[in-house]
Amino acid sequence: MDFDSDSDGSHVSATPPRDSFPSSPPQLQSPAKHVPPVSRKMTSSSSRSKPKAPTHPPPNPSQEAPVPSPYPPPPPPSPLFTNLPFRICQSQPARFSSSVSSFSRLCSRASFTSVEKLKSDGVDFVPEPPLVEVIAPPKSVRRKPPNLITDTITSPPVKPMVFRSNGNGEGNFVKLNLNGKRGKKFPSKYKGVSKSRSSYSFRGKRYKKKEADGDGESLLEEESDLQKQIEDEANGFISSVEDAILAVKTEASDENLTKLLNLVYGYDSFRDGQLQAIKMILGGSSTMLVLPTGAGKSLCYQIPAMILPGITLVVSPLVSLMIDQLKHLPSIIKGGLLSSSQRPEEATETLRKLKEGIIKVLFVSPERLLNVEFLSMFRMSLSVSLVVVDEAHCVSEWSHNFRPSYMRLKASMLFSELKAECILAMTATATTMTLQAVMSSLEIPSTNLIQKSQLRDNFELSVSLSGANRMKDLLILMESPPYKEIRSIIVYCKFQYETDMISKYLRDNNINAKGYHSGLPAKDRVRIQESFCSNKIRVVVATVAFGMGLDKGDVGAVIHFSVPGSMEEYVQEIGRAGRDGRLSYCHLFYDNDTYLKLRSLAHSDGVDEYAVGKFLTHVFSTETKQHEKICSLVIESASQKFDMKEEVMQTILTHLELGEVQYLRMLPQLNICCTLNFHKSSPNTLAARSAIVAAILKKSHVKQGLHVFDIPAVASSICVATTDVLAEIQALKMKGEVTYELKDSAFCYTILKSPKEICSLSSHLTKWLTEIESCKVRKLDIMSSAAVAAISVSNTSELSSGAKQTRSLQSRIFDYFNGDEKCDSPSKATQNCAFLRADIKVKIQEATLLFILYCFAMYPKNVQLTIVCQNRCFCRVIAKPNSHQEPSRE
Ligand SMILES: Nc1ncnc2c1ncn2[C@@H]1O[C@H](COP(=O)(O)OP(=O)(O)OP(=O)(O)O)[C@@H](O)[C@H]1O
Repeated sequence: MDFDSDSDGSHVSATPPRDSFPSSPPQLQSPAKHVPPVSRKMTSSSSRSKPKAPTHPPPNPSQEAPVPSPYPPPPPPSPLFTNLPFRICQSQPARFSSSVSSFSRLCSRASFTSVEKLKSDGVDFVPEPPLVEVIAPPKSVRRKPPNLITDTITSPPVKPMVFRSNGNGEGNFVKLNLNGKRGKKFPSKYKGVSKSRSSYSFRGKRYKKKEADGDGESLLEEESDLQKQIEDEANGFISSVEDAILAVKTEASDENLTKLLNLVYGYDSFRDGQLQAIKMILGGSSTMLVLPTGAGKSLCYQIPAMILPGITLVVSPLVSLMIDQLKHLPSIIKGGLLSSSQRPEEATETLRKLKEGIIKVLFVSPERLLNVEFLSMFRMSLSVSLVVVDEAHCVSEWSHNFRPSYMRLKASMLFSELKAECILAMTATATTMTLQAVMSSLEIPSTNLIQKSQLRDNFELSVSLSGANRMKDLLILMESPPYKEIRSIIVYCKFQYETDMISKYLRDNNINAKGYHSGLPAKDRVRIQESFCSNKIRVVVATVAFGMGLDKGDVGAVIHFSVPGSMEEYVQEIGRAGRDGRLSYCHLFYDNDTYLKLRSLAHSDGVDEYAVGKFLTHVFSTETKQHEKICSLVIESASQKFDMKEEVMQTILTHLELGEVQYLRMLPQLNICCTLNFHKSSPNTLAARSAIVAAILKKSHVKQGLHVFDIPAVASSICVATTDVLAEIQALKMKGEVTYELKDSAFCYTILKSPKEICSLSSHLTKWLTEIESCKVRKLDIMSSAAVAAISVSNTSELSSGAKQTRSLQSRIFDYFNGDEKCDSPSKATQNCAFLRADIKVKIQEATLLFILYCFAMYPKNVQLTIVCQNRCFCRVIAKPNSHQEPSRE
């Protein structure tokens, strides 16, 4: 088996689950005969049509309220068109009208911003956009964005002058003037306003007319009048926002907050959970916020960021997500970004802006946040009002997307090192158990949990059984209403090769589709996302790598070509549809074989004590014990050597740093092998001026005139940080003295203490890792079981197939996220044939390993055994004497 599944940071276990899978395995009929029970609506326009009539009458307050269902009501029954392979449903009304905001956002994505340009060039860091023009929206335009989950607060009669992200994606360029000096900081900026697009074209017309009239002077007067008017409007807006901010500072009332919301964002009211979260934060209470995808979590830290005096730090797991969030900050909030993959001079520029108070919201990776220098800078000169932990489920190893670096985010550290006043943890998908872990780590009291439904109510969910003809089934689905009329669709699949194969198949059938996976060059990925957002590509066939931070409002459907790895993954991925609030369609093709393959694959990825022991022995080898020596572990080669995924190695290293005993200190991850080319001055001349260059010359070997060296080795030799070495060569490059290339991404660390016994440590770590892996397998089982249940429910009761499946999946999702499902506990699995098959595979692999170990034991000590794994079933055992001779036996 040679899969190229995209990593989502998961690694899976060798322990099969023991309960909660349906008592009968997915005993499903032959896929070839099965017609996917997809119920659909007919749409009338080329894009998605707006639903016509409300499905659920508004509640009558005079009547006694029924016991509320925990899940949203299902879509209406569907009339059947029996000649089609799918059942077609009546359209369901949207819960709110088309989103102007989403549309403007969409437009903003169409333009190729500098941010995206940099991304496409493979640069992770985005320099701050310049302080540029501010385009005042025409007075007559008053956006009435939809409110997905509207709170009860009515907005005061304010006349908003919307000043949000300005349509070209470079929203965060206006300095926030919180010191009460109205407009004084801004005049120079607003000079540019008269040259803004709208006024420019207006001016052009006038020039022509007046020139023809020979009326030059009055024309100039009018020009300056116009400019003044725009300046006044801009200043008026700033002062209105300042007034609104002052009002909230004085009294954080619903009315004052709504007025600020209306002024800055143009929204009339808060959505469910937003106001409550904002008020808690402003009151200084750390808060855990669980809102569905696209429900507006970002606003819950953006508004406090305008009010609170200090900096708001937003910790995000992915650089691409940070870039996206930065881009979508309202223009009134100045933002910045720091990540460990930045170039030193970019980081220096952001740090300068931070110190000067220009940046109000800083997006930061957890690695960067925990960097010693970064922490000391904050300790010394900056005040942090709020730390936002975005995608907070990553803190917990029991979540679907555990990030070892998130483990390092502890309230104790955030409060003591950063002097943070308050923490806001946000997620869309967390089980009760994950929430408990996150809240305990971030010391958020249980009373401060704001949790709304994990799922929006504008989805029609369906599942069909599929098999060998899955591609054909997909095509039939996409050629049937409503899918055939949907403008933007995401198809999720598990493996990279599938994205190419399926997208080609769809293209061959005249469907405008493109494949997307993490193996594509960064430039291509950005281009595909861009084209999708600007509707140049209709369908993106992607792995899990696509969609984080994607805020395309009009994605009308999400199709799962295979069963997702967990409920969380499913909810996250379907959450990319219908962000504009319109009814959207989510279909899952369930294929029993794929499920078993995924399960078996998950098992074979598990770690064993032997590999962990080998890894630990390497980490604590004698040469690494030198005091303050910077050690490194090249990820790719280590992964092969120890047969471990990158995430597993990182998890172990993080545990060695943060566990009960601190054995090591993690340093920033970097490409450690540098090839340096001197251009202007001679190496010796530069070495005479710089201790770092001298150390480089000492520690490097010359290959074809180029100096090749190991950055940690150079840094260790003169007791400086690896970042200092990088900064030095970067500075030389800027002066034109050198050029250089970096390769070999590595974990870097220094050893503080060696364990007394590697054996017991590896046994302890293996047990913990196995539990984590076991949890992952169980999550897959639960997802699979929900899909199977939805398939079987479609044949029963009086509701339409689509409505039944929607309800069935909604109820499973609700139970999963709100029950106390213990994913890590050993389960009493129903041992059915399918499981047994998967388990037997694992047992065979374990037996093979035992056999190999036996071989090792049997060979005399002077014979070295090399085991080359050819695939998951076969391996070569090469025995050779402990010398450099050729293999003697295979
Ligand atoms: N009160 C509101 N009224 C109307 N629209 C809103 C409101 N609050 C936020 N929005 C809009 O909802 C959309 C989604 O917001 P946001 O990106 O913050 O969601 P999210 O919860 O962070 O989603 P995800 O979990 O997918 O990142 C944005 O376009 C945002 O402008």
